[in-house]
Amino acid sequence: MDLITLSTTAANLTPPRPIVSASSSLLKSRFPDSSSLVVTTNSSALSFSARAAGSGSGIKVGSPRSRVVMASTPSKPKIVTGDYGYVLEDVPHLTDYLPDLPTYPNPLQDNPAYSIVKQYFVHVDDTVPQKIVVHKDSPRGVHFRRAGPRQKVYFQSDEVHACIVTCGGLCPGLNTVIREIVYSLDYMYGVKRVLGIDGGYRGFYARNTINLTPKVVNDIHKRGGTILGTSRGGHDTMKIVDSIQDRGINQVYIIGGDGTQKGASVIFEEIRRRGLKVAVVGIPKTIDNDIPVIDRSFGFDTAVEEAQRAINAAHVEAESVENGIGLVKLMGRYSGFIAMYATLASRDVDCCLIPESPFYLEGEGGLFEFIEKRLKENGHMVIVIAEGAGQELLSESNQSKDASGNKLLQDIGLWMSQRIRDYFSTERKLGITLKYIDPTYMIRAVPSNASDNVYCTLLAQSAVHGAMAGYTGYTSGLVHGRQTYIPFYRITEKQNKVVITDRMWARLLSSTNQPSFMSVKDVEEEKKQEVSKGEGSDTQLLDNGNCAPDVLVTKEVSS
Ligand SMILES: Nc1ncnc2c1ncn2[C@@H]1O[C@H](COP(=O)(O)OP(=O)(O)OP(=O)(O)O)[C@@H](O)[C@H]1O
Ligand SMILES: O=P(O)(O)OC[C@H]1O[C@](O)(CO)[C@@H](O)[C@@H]1O
Ligand SMILES: [Mg+2]
Repeated sequence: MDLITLSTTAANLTPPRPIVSASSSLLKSRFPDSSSLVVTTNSSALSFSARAAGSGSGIKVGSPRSRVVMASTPSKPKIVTGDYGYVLEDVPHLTDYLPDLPTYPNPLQDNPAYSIVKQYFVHVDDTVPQKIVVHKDSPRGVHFRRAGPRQKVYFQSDEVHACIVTCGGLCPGLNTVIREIVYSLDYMYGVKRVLGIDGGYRGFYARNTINLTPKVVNDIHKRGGTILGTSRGGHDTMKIVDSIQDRGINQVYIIGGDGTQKGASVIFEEIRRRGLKVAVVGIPKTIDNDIPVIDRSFGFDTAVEEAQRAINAAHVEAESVENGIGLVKLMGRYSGFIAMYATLASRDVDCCLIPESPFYLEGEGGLFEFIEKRLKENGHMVIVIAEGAGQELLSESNQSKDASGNKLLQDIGLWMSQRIRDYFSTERKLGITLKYIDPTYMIRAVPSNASDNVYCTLLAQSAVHGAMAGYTGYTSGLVHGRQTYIPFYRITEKQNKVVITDRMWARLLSSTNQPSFMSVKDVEEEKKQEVSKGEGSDTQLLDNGNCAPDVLVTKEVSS
C-alpha cells in the first residue's frame, strides 16, 4: 500500500477535547485487508484542497497533519478520517481512474430557478452523519457525502447519453423516479439523450430501448409499475457493459433493490476496469425496506398506506361476526417493516408476526393461547403476518428459487389460516370465523402517494447531480432526511431488518399488547447476536437516533 503524506498550513481551530479515534477498529473490521484508500486529518474542519499526486484519486486534502494512504486499486473503499472519530465513507469519482478529465461550470449557475438560492451548490466538505444521536464523548462516527449540485461538472450537456433501467419487483414510485431523472437531466442540465432500457438488466442486451423525453414521461407518475418493465435474473455483466459501451452511454441510472445494487456494483467495477468515462448510479428501490443505511425506501410509505385498506377490511369482517378473526398477509420476505408499520398505523391489529421475531403456536405463551384470550376479551381479532414470518414452522420447506436466486417462500398465510381453523374446531371446539386477506400485489402495484412522490423527486435530482459532478459507483439515498451518496458496498453488505431488541418493536408490542413469544434467555441471546453482528439502531426505519450505540464505535471508545 502506498503512503502519501500531505502537510498543510491551515490552523486547527477546534477547542481542546479528548481525541477518540472511532475509526480504526471500525475500519479494520469492515476492511480487514486495509487496502482501502484512507485519508486522515487532525482537524475537525476538513478541507480537501490538494489532489494526491499520481493517484488520480480526486480526494483533496488540506487540513493540518493530513495523511493520505492511496491504494493501488482505486475502486477500493475511499475512507477519510478526521478528528474526534470522524469517518467519511466516500464514493468513487471518475477521476479516480481518469485523472485528467476536464471540468465545466455547472449550467445551473445560469438557471433562473437557482440563481436566487443562497449557497445552492453543495460545499465540497459537506457530509452527513450516519448517527445523529450522540453522547458527550462519542466519536463523530461515519459520514456520507452530501448529495447535490457541484460548482463544476464533468460532462457537457450535449455529451451526455444517459440510460435508465428498473430491476427486481415492483414498487410504488418507480415511474416517478424515471420521470424525475429525465426531467432533471433535461431541465437542469440540458441533456436531451436519455434511453430507457426495456425489461431490467437483460434488456441491455436482449430487448429494445425507448427514447425518454419530458413529453414521453410527463404523466407516468400517475401510474403504478414501471413503464420500462422489469425482470429478475439475466444479469450478465460483460454483455451489459458491452452494450453500454457500444451504445455510447455515459451515465447509467439503475433503479432496484439489494440484488439490483449488487448488479450495479459489478457493472461499475467492469466499467472502471475498462477505463470508461461512464457514471454508474444506483437508486434504491425496495418495498420491503430491506436496504440498509437509508432512512426508508421510496414506495414504503405508499405500501403501508395501501395495507391499511386490507387491515380495515379484515377488521370490519372480524368484528361483524362472533369470534371473528381477520388474517392479513403482507409483503416482507426477510424484513417485517411493512407489517410492523402497517400495524402501528392501523390500531386495529391485535397481533403482528414478522420474520425477525420467531413465534410458536401451541402451549403456554403461544399464538393460539393469545387468540383465545383476545376472542374472549373482544369477541374478534386481527392478525397481520409478513410473508417471511414463521417459515420454519412449515413442515415442507421449499427449495426453489426465483430467477435472481431469491428463495421462494411457502404461503404462510394460507397455512396459518388452516392451522387456526383446525385448532379451534378440533381441539377447542370453539366456533370461529376466519377471513384471510392477501393484498400482496395490490400494495405494490399502486402509484406512489404524495410523500413518496416528493421523495422520488429528490432522489432522482440528487442522483443526477452526482453523476454530472463525476461521482460514480454510488447509491443515492436519504440519511436522516438529507440526500447523500453512499458507496455500493455499504448498501449491499447486509439487509436491513427489524431489530427486535430495539425500541420500535417494543413500541409495537406495547401497542398491540401481544406476547413477544420470547423467553428472557431468548432475548439475551438475541441481544448478544446483534452485538456480534454490529446490528443496532442504524437499521431501524425512522428511528435512527434512538440512542442505541454503534457497537463498533463503542468498542473503540472503551478501549
Ligand atoms: N449478486 C448479484 N450480482 C449481480 N447481479 C445481481 C446479483 N443479485 C441480483 N442481481 C440482479 O439484480 C436484478 C434484481 O435482483 P432481485 O430480483 O433480487 O431484486 P432486487 O433488486 O433485490 O429487488 P426486490 O427484491 O426489492 O424486488 C436481477 O436482474 C438479478 O439478476
Ligand atoms: O412475485 P415477485 O414479483 O417475485 O415478488 C415478490 C417479492 O418481491 C418483494 O416485494 C420484494 O423483494 C418481496 O416482498 C416479495 O416476496
Ligand atoms: Mg431483493
